[in-house]
Amino acid sequence: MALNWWQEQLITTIVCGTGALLGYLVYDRLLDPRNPSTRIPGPKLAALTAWYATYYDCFHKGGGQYPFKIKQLHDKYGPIIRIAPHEVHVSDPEFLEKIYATRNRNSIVGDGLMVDGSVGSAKDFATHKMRRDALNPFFCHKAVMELEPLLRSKASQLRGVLESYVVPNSVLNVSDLFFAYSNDILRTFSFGSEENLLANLDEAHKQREDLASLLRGSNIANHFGSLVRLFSGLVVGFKGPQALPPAMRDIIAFRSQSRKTIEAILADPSDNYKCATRSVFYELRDSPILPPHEKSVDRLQDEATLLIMAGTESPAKTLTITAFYLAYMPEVMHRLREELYEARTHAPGQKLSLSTLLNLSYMQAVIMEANRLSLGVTIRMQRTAPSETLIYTASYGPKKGTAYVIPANTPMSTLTWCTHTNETLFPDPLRFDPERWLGSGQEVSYRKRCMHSFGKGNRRCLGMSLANAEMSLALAMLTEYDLKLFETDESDVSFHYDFQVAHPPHGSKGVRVVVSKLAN
Ligand code: HEM
Repeated sequence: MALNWWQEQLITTIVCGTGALLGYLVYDRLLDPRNPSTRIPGPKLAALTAWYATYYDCFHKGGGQYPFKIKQLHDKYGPIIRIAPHEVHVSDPEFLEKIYATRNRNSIVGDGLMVDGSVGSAKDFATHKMRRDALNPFFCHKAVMELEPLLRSKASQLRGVLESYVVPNSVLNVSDLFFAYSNDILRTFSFGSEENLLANLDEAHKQREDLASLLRGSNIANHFGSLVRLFSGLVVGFKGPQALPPAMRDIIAFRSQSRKTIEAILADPSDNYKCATRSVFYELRDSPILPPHEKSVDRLQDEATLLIMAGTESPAKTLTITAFYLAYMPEVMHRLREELYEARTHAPGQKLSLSTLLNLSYMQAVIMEANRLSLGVTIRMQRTAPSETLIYTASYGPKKGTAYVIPANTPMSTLTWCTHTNETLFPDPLRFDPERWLGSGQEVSYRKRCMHSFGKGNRRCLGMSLANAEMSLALAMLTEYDLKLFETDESDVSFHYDFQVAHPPHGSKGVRVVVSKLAN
């Protein structure tokens, strides 16, 4: 069929327009000698289009695969690579301090979780600092030590659950157990209410699955946030919330429950419902640091959602990994018991205090090793230096010795997957080996400096001290029982998908154990 004049003009315009745009992009992103990023190694396609990252984050093998690809790219191109047109990844422990100095966060932990008003989602330095300053007093080491009674009562309850499973034919899902434990602590501390998910492990299982399902969608939400919001808004608008997938409905219910609690706290000036424990949101309500608009229900609801999700998922994951290896490697359990036994001989008849547990070198080494293998946050924790140009000199690889310019405002990151599995730092990196953290030699202190499961710099984890305290108390309880793995293997605690945090293969039921009394 012959084309008419208008059709010919239209096709010519489209072809020429596309060609010109492509030509411009190729020149701008790959060839322009004035753009220092063009000299940074990496696949041309990644430098040309952000769809390369989107493909590995969202679609390849079900998504969450970019960390694995990035590691392969480093093997080929060396320590610095361009992983998107305006993004750089560096796999060199020596450069960590530079990237994670006091910086701005670019794409952020909170983005995929849709908690725009939270501390984790604050993009600019000043807003982040204000929110962080308001929260810091509750999560610093001293404040956490004062929480010992709350933590201890939850740890005793955890022991009660372990004890209740010392019956024939019963299998305990410790992934659910630790989810409930961390969640109870965070919610009680946040809202001042008495939370008790530990009493209902079926509900804990459901909530754990809901959170996993939300996290599985987080890469899509990161890349297509506006579309996801628009689409779910339309679904809810036209068909009502019941048309959403069950996990999403549960998350919405969880958010609205937090909202109601926050509304009640804001409307409770006489503190009628405040329990004895210090509670974060009562104190944020009265915080002199936050201006009134930072105390809105919407903002505090986002803050609560991030605190509870981050404060539940990560400690629960580390504890689950620990429990797995205590059952899988009896020699680790044995050594831990010996250390606790020895500590008790110094304080006969007394419970070991939290500060004693935090000073037990082997116990802390076990926790460090579980944190290393948990990888903390697996997404790219990107930082930007808004007005500083950084220079990186390749320390290995085909271009060793070459200096590269990272222009100001370029998002840059180092994945924990790259550092924590660096063979030079951690020989045989996938092996669980607490010994790596013992001693005070230079090698061990360098390792400690490089480890970044809690992040680094001004945006590092807020809950680090709390996490270490609750993990130490739970671990002491675990050693009082024998644990035998039930239909669980190493894949259940391994890294297969990057959905903000490490996810095991689909279908993993979590770590399940048979619990028995400790044989004397
Ligand atoms: C083993 C336990 C934990 C691990 C491995 C962990 C890991 C991390 C990491 C890596 C970051 C930094 C993300 C970034 O740099 O972009 C982070 C941030 C954060 N974490 Fe944790 N976390 C843990 C426990 C907790 C707990 C118990 C809480 C409860 C309060 C918490 C609350 C937060 C918050 C609010 C942020 C954002 C901080 C900010 O942007 O200033 N985390 N966490």
